[in-house]
Amino acid sequence: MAVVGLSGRLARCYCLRAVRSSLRVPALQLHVSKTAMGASQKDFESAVNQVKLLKKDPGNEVKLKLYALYKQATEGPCNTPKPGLFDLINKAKWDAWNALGDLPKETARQNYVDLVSGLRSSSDSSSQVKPEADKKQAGYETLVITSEDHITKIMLNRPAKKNALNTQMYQEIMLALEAASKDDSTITVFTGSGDYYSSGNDLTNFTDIPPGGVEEKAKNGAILLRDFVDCFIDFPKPLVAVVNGPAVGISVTVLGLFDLVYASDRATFHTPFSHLGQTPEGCSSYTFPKIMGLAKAVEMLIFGKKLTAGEAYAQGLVTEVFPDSTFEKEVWTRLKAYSKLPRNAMRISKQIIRNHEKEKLHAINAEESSILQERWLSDECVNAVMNFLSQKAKL
Ligand SMILES: CCCCC/C=C/CC(=O)SCCNC(=O)CCNC(=O)[C@H](O)C(C)(C)COP(=O)(O)OP(=O)(O)OC[C@H]1O[C@@H](n2cnc3c(N)ncnc32)[C@H](O)[C@@H]1OP(=O)(O)O
Repeated sequence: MAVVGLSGRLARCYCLRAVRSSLRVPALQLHVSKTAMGASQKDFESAVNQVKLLKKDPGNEVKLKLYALYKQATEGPCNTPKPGLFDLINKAKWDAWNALGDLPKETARQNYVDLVSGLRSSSDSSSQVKPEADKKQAGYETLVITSEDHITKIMLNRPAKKNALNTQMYQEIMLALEAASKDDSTITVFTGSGDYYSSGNDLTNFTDIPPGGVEEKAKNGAILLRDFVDCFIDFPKPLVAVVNGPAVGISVTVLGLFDLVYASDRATFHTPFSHLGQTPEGCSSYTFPKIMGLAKAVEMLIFGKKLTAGEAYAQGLVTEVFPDSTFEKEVWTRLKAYSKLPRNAMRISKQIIRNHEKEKLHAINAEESSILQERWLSDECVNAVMNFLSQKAKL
């Protein structure tokens, strides 16, 4: 019965992967214990029933293997005619069964029981709730990174400094994005700890002057900025910002490279570049006019107009605004549902949407970084930063 169910589900899954997977069946078969021979018919029937109760779909490859072992255990070696080339599903099943050759029925029965037992224990252990400490990824000092429900969450974690981005945080974010691009999550989320999303570039970054002097400092800063923004341009999975509070500077500009921006109604969006003697970065000189139109982009990027969450939504920078009291609950419920969507479809859709602009964005990033390298050496910038550092100026 279980195999009928499995094959029914398999038949509905018209994917070529099943065919490819079936080719690997003989190799995988080696994993199955061949020493513990002698499963009884009762053990076998019980295993057939247990397959129906698995909490996790074992995937097509394993389903094909189960199918083949079941057929071998109940009917012996495959001697039915090979399905036609275009009957993909039945051909994959036939291939899997046929690959078992003359494997004795008893061995097939035992291998089936062993395979189901392995599936049950891995399904049970993966469904156990992990303690919070286990979910947190080690090795980051300025970020808290957790992976759960197919979501990798990158939380900026310098709340005492309003999550200002110091050099270490830029570097850790790049590492975290690299890791998230390769992990098994479907979406990646940025958020801030404490009352701020982020206060932007840490202005004390300007104080640590290397032996090569301020020129070297500016050059290194431009390289770091360019590499940092490149990671956002190239990030392959859906990228979501959960803007829990005010956002300033570079934490605002890179939002133009995100795929979803959810904001609490407490959030504000502020890019005080001129006040700091600086110029736009994060590709905002291109993305902001495109998103909100030239007039509104100029008001933000040149005149430093601070937007409320509602205004940012009206300008198209924010996808949706939520009341602060229900923000976390509503947003995470939504994201958990989205994270269950097929990973590859989302990744490929992002590629189609974003790829034709990538080259342009890299060029704009390079240009913005190089202009900032000059700006950081200007009196306007040096004075503004000195002003903040000496008086803790509130912008
Ligand atoms: C590789 C280089 C890439 C460079 C890319 C360039 C990016 C450009 C930008 O990002 S421009 C934006 C820069 N950011 C700012 O100008 C914000 C400056 N901060 C403020 O204006 C205020 O701190 C505030 C409005 C964010 C918050 O004000 P509030 O009164 O609520 O809190 P405090 O000022 O007391 O801040 C608490 C402590 O946090 C420190 N802090 C806050 N922001 C920054 C910052 N950006 N850089 C460094 N430090 C910051 C602040 O100094 C307080 O520290 P203290 O408790 O030790 O005094």
